[in-house]
Amino acid sequence: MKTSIATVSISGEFPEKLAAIAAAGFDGVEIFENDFLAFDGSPADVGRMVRDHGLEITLFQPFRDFEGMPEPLRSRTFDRAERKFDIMQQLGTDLVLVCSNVSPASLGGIDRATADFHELGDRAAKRGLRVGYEALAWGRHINDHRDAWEIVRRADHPNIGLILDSFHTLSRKIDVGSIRSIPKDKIFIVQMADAPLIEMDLLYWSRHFRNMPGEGDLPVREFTEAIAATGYDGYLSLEIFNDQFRGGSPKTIAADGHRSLVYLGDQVRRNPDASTLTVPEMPDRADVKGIGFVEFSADEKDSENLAAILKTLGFRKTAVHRSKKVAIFEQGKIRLLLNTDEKGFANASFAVHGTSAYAVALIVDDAGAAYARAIALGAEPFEQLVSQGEVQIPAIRGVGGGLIYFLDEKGNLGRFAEIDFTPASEDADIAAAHLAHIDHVAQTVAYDEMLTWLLFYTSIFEADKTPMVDIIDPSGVVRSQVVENKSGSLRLTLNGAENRRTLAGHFIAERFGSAIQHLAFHTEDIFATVAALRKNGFEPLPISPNYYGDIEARFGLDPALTERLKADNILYDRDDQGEYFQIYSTTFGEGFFFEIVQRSGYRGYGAANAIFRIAALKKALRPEGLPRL
Ligand SMILES: O=C(O)c1ccc(O)c(O)c1
Ligand SMILES: [Mg+2]
Repeated sequence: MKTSIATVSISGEFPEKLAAIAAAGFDGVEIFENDFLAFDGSPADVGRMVRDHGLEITLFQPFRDFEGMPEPLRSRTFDRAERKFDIMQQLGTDLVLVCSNVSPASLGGIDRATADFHELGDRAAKRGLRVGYEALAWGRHINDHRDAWEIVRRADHPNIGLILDSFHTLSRKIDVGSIRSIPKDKIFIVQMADAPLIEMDLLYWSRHFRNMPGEGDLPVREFTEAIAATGYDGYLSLEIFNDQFRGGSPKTIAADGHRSLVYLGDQVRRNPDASTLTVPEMPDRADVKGIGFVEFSADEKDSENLAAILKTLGFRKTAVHRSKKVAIFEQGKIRLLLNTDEKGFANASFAVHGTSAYAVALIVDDAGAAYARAIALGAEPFEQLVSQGEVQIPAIRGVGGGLIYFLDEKGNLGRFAEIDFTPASEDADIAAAHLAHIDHVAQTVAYDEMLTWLLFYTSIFEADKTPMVDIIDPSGVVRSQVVENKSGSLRLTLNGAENRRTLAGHFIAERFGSAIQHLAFHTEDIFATVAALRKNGFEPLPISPNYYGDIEARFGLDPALTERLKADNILYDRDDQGEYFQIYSTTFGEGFFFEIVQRSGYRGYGAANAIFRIAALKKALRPEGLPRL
């Protein structure tokens, strides 16, 4: 398997696109005619630029409205084709994509189309060129790859082949089993795209909402398995029409694209039925068993304030680092690290972002294997500064510039806290608040980065994404999607902010980038927790009293329970599996906060309560309201 991407998938000017595509590790590039027409250089210049980047031109496209034309249009389409052939020879590519005719002037009839392709094949053969036929999902007569294949089969010409495009096949829910019997030599190239499931016109869906394999909801893996079952082992070429990507960062979109194909190849490789695809081996997706620690970077003053809040939450300082200014606060299985060191990445992160939860350690079966997989998928490695005898924890840079550490229970990694830290036993007077483990880590990201984060997490970790949920903030909508594993030992919520007047948008604008905005701790007994928090002087987020009348009516709650919830500012939700209780802290800094939850079977995250707690959090952050920018 080789990787390619169409120039239309990336934003920027032509040279910028090529540089990003090459840097991301692709082998080839599809030249979209409009990108080429908008560029000043000659076709030969373009060909040279592509090859100078170490890339191959996989094809030139699209050639439209070719087959089935009545005369005199028919003669004209052949003249047009000859002109394109001239350009292809100067570019240095031998393959052109002909997409099925959408013209009202075109005539149907499989024999007519077959004859047209046979003649085109003869003309292409004279120049040593090849023609691939693709069925557009909205083609006038041909809109199904099975019909396109029938025409190619009947044309029976070595220079005429089929081009399959996952979007056109999957958007029409065409059985991918029909691909398996196509001879691999007749598949000239395979184009790949995913898309979110949205009910809309096929053409509009295709031109605006395609995304990278794994970012959407189409069964792209099954499609690729069918391709691999033919024995095809050529290019998988991304062709992504997406409004957001057109305005995005060329580097990020290209890197996401390459990651999506490597991940797709890895999934298909694991199916013995489809193992003809040659793809690099890598360890399995890492199964996350829990959160090893969350590390904050802070200066002395913020660190004191944060430590004071942690104490009200029932955390005790249990250890200090031997050589760095780092302290561990613990409760149950939760470990929070406070880093105020003046050197190293934590300090650099503090200088840019201020106090923040900038690193997360994930406990996996084999940290080395998880790290190797992340690197194979294009993650950036990170090495922390360590002194002699201290533990080097394998780490990568997260999408937003934070860090992800990999811990396992083997050897020194399992004992890093004993090796690098000395015990401290302060805070004996603090009442333990029954917080057992981290329920979820909530990251706030810019909306247009969400797909990048989702692909990053789901490709590296054994986890899946849930459908997108709209969270209503009084000043706008925040889109929320969760990455979680089956057991619930990994739960990451991603909140994508579109404007900076929402609580989430304000947070990332003020701290200059995406980050963890809140941590949710799990308790088995919310009322016992509340009692301990009260003893410790915890300040809960005040919830509007009006909320409680509504939930009492909505869920048919016992009024005595409603009174209890109201007295303690506890939010409530329920699904068909169980109940959910939530308490929030007020905000720290520019909108960071803590949450405590009790979930019994419940699978969600209290989305229905979000509007109430966001309004309350915003009031706590700035009683006068966030500035209108
Ligand atoms: O939207 C289009 O017209 C179009 C053109 C060429 C393709 O390969 C394709 O998949 C779609
Ligand atoms: Mg296509």
